Amino acid sequence: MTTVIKGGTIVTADLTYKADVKIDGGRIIEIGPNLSGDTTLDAAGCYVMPGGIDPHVHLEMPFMGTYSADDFESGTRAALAGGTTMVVDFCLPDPGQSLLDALKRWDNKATRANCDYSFHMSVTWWGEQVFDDMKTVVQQHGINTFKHFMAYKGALMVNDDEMFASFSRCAELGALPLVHAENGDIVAAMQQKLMDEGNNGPEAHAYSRPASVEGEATNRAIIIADMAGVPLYVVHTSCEQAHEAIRRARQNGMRVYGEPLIQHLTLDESEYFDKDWDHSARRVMSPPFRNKQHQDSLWAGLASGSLQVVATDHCAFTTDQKRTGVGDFRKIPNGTGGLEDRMPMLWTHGVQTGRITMNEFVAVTSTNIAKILNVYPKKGAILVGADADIVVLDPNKSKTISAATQQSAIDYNVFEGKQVTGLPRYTLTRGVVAIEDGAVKTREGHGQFVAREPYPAVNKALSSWKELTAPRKVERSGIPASGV
Ligand SMILES: NC(=O)NCCC(=O)O
Ligand SMILES: [Zn+2]
Ligand SMILES: [Zn+2]
Repeated sequence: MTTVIKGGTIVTADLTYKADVKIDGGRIIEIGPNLSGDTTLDAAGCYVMPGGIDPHVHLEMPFMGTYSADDFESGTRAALAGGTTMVVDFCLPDPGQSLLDALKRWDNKATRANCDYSFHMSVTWWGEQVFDDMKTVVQQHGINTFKHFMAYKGALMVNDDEMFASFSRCAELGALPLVHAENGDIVAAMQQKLMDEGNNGPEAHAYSRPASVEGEATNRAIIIADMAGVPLYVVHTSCEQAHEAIRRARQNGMRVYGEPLIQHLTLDESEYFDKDWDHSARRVMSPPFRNKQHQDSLWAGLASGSLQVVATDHCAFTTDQKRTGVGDFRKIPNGTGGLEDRMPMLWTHGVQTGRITMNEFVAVTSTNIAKILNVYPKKGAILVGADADIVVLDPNKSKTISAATQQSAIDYNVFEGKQVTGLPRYTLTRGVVAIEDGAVKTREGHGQFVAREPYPAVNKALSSWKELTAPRKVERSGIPASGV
C-alpha cells in the first residue's frame, strides 16, 4: 500500500522545492513531480518537512520523590500532535545499580510509545561496573550518548573526577557525553541561604540558580571534555554565559554542541514573580527561565550556528505534584512540559518573526540532532530510503494553546493562551498518519526503538589530534650532573 503526499513544498535543512513524496513500507521510496499511489494526502499550500526529533524528554521519570506525569503513551501522543516524530529519553540508574538493569526498566516503559524513540544512558555514579557496562550499552544496546548531571547534589550529581573518567571512557567507545551544566555545590549552598532567610517561594528557585553557575559549569565541562579528547553536548543551554563558553570553545576548534529549550526562548523570569504560587511553581525547572538579554543570545546562537538544537526537556508534573514544595521551594519537582508546543512555538516565534529561516527551523528541530545522534539520514531527512517520519505543516493553521485541549496528562500548560500559527495538517510516523487536521489517530505501541551506532569519525579525529599533540619526553644527550 503506497501513500503519496501531493502538491506540497518540501523544506529540508538545505533545500526548498516543490515535489510529491511517495511512501511504502514506512519509508520514502520516491520524490518527484506527479506521483500517484494507493492513498493521497493533500499538501497543497503546506510545507513537507522531516518530523521533529526531541532529544531531551523525561517520560515517567523517577525524580524528587515522584514520577513525571506523562508516560511514553501520552508523551509521544503529545509529540506527534505537535509534529515531533521521535523522542530521546534518559535512562537513569539508581545509585549502585547496573546500567543494564536500569535499561530493562526503560525498555518496558517504552513499549507503549506511539512514535519512535531512543535512549541516552545517564552516568549517576562511578565504579568498575559502570565502566564495564558502558561498553555493553554502546556495543550491544544501540546507545551512543551518556548524560552527566553537574547539579542535583546528593541525588543525580557527579563530580569532576567521575566526569573525567566517564568522558575518557566515552572517548574510547566512540560515544558522546552530555551534561546538565550547573554548579551543584553552589546551587545547594544558595538554596540553604535563601531558605534560612525565609525566602521559600518558587521565585527562590530562580534566585538559587543564576546564569553564572550555569556558565561556570558549562565551561568546566568543556575543559574536561577537551582534556578527555571527546566532543560534548550541553543540554538546556539557557543563558549567555553558557552560550559564550560554547561559542568560544567552537571558535577554538572544539566540537561542542548547545541545546536551548523552547521554554527558555519564549518564556522569561517574570513568570516566577506571579502572585499566584501555582503559576510560578508550575514553571519551576532547572535551569530557570532567564531575562530578554539571555533569550536574544539564544536566538542569535540558533541563527549563527553556535547553538544547534531546540528541545523541550519535557518533564511534566501536575499542580498537585508541584504543591509538594509549598513552604520549601527545594521540594517543588523540577520540570515543565512542551512536547506538543515546541514546533508551533518555534515556527511562530522563530520563522514568522524572521529570527530563523524555514530551513534553519528544520535544521534545529530535526536534521542537526539526527546528525549529532548518528541517525541521519534514517531520521531528520526527506530523502529516498529515509523513514517516512514527516510533518506536513500548514502555515495558515492557527490555535490558542490550552491545557483543555492538549494531549499531555497534566492540568495546565506553561504556554497557556499563546496564539500559534503553523500546525501539522498531517504527522506521519514511519508512513502511518498519526495526526490529521487536529484529529489524533495515534497507535499505542507503534513506536520502535532507534539503535544508534557509535561515532567513529569525530572521536577518531579527536583521538588522532590528541595523540599527535600529546606531551612527549625530550630526549637529550649530555645531561649535566645533578647539582646536589
Ligand atoms: N530540567 C528540569 O528541571 N527537570 C528535568 C531534569 C533535568 O533535565 O534536569
Ligand atoms: Zn537537566
Ligand atoms: Zn532534562
